[in-house]
Amino acid sequence: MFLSARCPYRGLKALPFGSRSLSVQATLRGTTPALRPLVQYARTAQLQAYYQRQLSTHQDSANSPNSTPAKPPPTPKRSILSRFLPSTGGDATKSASSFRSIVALAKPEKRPLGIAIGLLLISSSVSMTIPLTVGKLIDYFTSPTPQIPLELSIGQASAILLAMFTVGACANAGRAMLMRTSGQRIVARLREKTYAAAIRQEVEFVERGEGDVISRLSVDSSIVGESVTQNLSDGLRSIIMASVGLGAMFYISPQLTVLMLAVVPPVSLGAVFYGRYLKRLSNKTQEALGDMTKVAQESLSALRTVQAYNALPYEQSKFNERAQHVFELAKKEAIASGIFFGSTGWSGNVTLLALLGYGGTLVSSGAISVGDLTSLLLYTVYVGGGLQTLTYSSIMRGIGAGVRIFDLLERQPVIDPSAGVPVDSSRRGPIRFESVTFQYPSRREVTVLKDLDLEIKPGESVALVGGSGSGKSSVNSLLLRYYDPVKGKVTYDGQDIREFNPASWRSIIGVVPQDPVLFTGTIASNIAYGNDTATREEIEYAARQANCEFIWGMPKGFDTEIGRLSLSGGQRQRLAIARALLKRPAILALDEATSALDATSEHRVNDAIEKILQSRQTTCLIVAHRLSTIARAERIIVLEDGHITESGTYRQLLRQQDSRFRSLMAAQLNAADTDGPVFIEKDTPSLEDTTEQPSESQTQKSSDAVL
Ligand SMILES: Nc1ncnc2c1ncn2[C@@H]1O[C@H](COP(=O)(O)OP(=O)(O)OP(=O)(O)O)[C@@H](O)[C@H]1O
Repeated sequence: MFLSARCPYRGLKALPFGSRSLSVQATLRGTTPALRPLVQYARTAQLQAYYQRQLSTHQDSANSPNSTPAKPPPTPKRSILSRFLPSTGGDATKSASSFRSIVALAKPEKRPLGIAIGLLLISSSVSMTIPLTVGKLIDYFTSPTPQIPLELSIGQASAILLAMFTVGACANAGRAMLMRTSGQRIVARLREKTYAAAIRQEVEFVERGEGDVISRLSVDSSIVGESVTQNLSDGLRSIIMASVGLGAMFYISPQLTVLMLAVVPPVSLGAVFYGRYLKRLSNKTQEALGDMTKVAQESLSALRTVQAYNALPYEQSKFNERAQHVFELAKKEAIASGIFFGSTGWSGNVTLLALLGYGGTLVSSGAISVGDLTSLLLYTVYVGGGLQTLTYSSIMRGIGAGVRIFDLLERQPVIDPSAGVPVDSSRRGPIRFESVTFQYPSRREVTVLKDLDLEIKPGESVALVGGSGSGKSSVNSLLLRYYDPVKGKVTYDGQDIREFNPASWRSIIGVVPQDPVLFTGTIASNIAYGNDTATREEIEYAARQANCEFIWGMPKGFDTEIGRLSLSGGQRQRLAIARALLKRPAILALDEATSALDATSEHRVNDAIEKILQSRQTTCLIVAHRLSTIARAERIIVLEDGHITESGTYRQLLRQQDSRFRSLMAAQLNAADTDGPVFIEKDTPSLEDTTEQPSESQTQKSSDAVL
């Protein structure tokens, strides 16, 4: 029933919200010597929280030697708010900064919110005349000498009241519309910002907590938006109602008003505990929702696999478990809110009863009229009801959701997409991996690359081969700066690639990943993905280079709409090659680009790759499994357990009797002998004959070998 602002230090009394809280704030602002140790404590807690954050960021970016050094801690602002917010240390600082950020969000909406507040003042003022009017009406009808103020007739008084109520209703409608639209604009802006912050994070961060990011985008942002506008609107109305109502009540009967105020301390205390509990619960609920979204997303995006393995019951039970967890938390919230609202309602009703009893004796003694008592009771209901809509808890909920959003908004990505110098797209130079050691941040215990040294000259093509898990794709990931090495460096033309702006660096690299991703849209828009300026001619040329002849066979050609999986694996890969070629990249990173192609497609794609390799304008790093692709590279690097064990041309490596490469090829040829499809590849030398032209049957086997 009453809103309370909590004191910063446990054990200090809770105070009622409303006009009185202003004096409380003033007292705290001029901190007395007795309170100074507590203020000092709060400041230390803020600093501790700061260093804790810096430490975790530092640990996160341990593999990023060029990451900008942490700035010195800012002097924490001692806002009145941080003193009132729950919990101690970093949590309080976070909550205060979340509150400030929430308020800052409302700044661009100053105009509509200002008008809405004006309308709110009008509608609340009208509402607050009702108890007084009802009281006067009762006195008018019960009095033997009825009188209407200002000598008005009953008709005139009724007309004035009707006009006032109409103005009040219109003002209320306008307020609701303006508040809601402003709220939704804030939510939209917040979502855009959150998405922008999420998408600029390093891949590892987003891939690990995809569901969590989505829940921040959807649920948390609407809670925050709601808390900005709804709480602002309700809060102002409550303040007006409480102050006007209490003023009127004191005017009617100071004794009865003091009696009514006796209920404030216990309700305030309840509100503080309930608010703190709800904030913790709200955080947990958002995390649980994120977890649930992640499970749903994972299974729905892999529905083919789920259905193929008849894993529906398994996925269903996994999802149900998460949904139940969300429900359990919601149940706790429901129980807490039931207890809180039940007890505040009870206290309110008991207060009314007491008011009625004591007020009745005052009426009998003639101290107040029946109308005054009625007005007083109605004001109590209005004030109580008004304050109940803006509970401490709803602010806490908004702050809880805000902390999660602003955590993400303020997070500095380990690989900052806006840092670094741009790379000249015409610049050519060798790529060097210099003593590179690498571990994935999520699995620090496994060293994937160990002191790796590798040089690729400009225009050279290098095929990386090796057993599964030997670290081939990781080399590509480091080249693309999805990650940075833990030790050593990757350089381009003698310059550490960490000095380059990541976006600019990636713009000179064409990528064909293991499993190319298509986006909803036309074939043309998919080839021109990330390349807004590409003309139709350039798109068609790239498609021709990548042997995407299937496009011309489609009824709408390049304007055919495609979904994520509406093309065959081979078609997807050729489209991805066209996408990469359209960039005219200085570096081409192919990751098993031909693994999903059938014999004919592979041959055609290899033709396209061959053209690129022969032009020697693009440096190519190919993670290759197919012998036919490997053989086309100028140099082959064999990677084993994060080390380079062999390096040489295809023929050199095959000639070495005991080479690892030879055994890898032999193993694959044996596999191809027994179960692989056979096709003809004319220019691939075989294991048996590496000096002369291979026979057709030999190349049939070898070209199909897949590592
Ligand atoms: N995102 C990741 N997080 C943690 N560990 C990873 C991640 N990606 C790969 N690994 C691990 O790193 C090691 C090397 O993986 P990588 O993908 O580079 O091997 P690969 O040689 O390309 O294998 P394959 O030929 O099977 O694709 C493996 O042990 C793998 O489990």
